[in-house]
Amino acid sequence: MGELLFTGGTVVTAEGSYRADVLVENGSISAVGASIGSDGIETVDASGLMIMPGFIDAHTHMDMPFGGTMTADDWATGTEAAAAGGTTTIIDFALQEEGGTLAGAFDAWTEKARDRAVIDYGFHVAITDLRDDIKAELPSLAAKGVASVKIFMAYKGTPLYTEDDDLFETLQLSKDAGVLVLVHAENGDAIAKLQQQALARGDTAPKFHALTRPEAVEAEATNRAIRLAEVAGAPILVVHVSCAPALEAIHLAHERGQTVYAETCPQYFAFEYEDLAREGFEGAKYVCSPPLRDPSNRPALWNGLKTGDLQIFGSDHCAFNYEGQKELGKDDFTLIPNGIPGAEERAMTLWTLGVREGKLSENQFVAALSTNQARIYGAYPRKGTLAPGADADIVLWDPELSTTATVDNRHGNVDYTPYEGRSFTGGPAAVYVRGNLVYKDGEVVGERGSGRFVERKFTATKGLEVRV
Ligand SMILES: NC(=O)NCCC(=O)O
Ligand SMILES: [Zn+2]
Ligand SMILES: [Zn+2]
Repeated sequence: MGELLFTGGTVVTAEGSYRADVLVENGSISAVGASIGSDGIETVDASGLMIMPGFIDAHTHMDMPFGGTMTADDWATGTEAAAAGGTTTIIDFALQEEGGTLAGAFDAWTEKARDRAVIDYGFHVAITDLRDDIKAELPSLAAKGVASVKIFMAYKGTPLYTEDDDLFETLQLSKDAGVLVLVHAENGDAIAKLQQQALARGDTAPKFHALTRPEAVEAEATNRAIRLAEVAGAPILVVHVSCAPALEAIHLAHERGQTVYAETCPQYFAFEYEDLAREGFEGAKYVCSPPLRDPSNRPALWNGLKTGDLQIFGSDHCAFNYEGQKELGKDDFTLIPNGIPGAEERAMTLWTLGVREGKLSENQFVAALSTNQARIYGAYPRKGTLAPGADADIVLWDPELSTTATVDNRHGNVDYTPYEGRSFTGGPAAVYVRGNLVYKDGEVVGERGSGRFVERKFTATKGLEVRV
């Protein structure tokens, strides 16, 4: 691969914004500056556009078994949807199978991704069964380039659910193994009891998904996980924070100086509890966990993103078709597969509702979507920045691009979009992975199988130091 020069645009990084050209050589950035000579070099005119580091989505579920079915997007369609949203790397959850090993999860996910991904990728391994041999195996993950594991405190009654003793020991072991522990923080016991009681009353509709997972069960589990991490002396990351009381637990940990990272997601800004209460069974299209909340939580979440209590914005893309999949829960909300698509809409949502509304700066936008993700998950500075030496993962962002989401113009493999009819201002005009064009003007042009595995290495920074 030769040279490529991006000219005339405004470079926007987590640190600042300035007019500069960006030179790419052999898939890496080789120079960023005001006057790079263009003689004999292929140029890309970025006039009127922002040149940003490729976005990283460290929360996706591609081709994953869940709720008695498989997610609708595989690694081809799922990464195409992500690319169409400006994402150049995903970090997906490789599930340890019942009776299986961590290496087995890694190998299975490698098989799923290898010939399909159009963008780069890494894996978190979700530990579902902390047997003695798994405890012994855990330290080998770092050598495979896996810098993070996940524990589910929710979904009691499924193989994912993990008790506190195993969460605590995972925190202890991971600290020594140089691996970051991610938690899905909701109180699985309380939810299971509330669900039983709801069904016994005949409350079977989708809205009871939210009513049996109140904010306090998320706040309680968030605080419990953080305190267990404190006892273990380990860093921790709380995924998909949905509400103010859970964020409060994170904020208090930061006040104490504890290393706690935290993510929030587009669905908690774009949708709300009322969407679950839509006519008929429509609410099933909005079932995800933690559930959609009352909009009164949003000011706190915006403030968390602004101050750095929440450092990252991931999609939690976990897509199921309405027909045949969401419908599994027609008579019982507990059987609706949990999750919604959002990889394509993640950045557009944050720009439209956040940057354009004056809640975040363009630099905070890049931090939450790219730089903080790379730093926390151990891919920086290869990913997450436009500095010389970094992979040439580049988004040409059009701050005025006007689009409206419909199921027909989505790039994933889902029979509906929760964003149907939603208009965005701001979106990617073109997206490059290691200097290769993968998306332009509405069309994914990247080759399936061209994505590469990204080896990551976790180095804990104090939670407060990643504040932007
Ligand atoms: N979030 C959700 O509803 N589904 C995906 C699995 C998870 O992240 O909990
Ligand atoms: Zn989760
Ligand atoms: Zn998830």
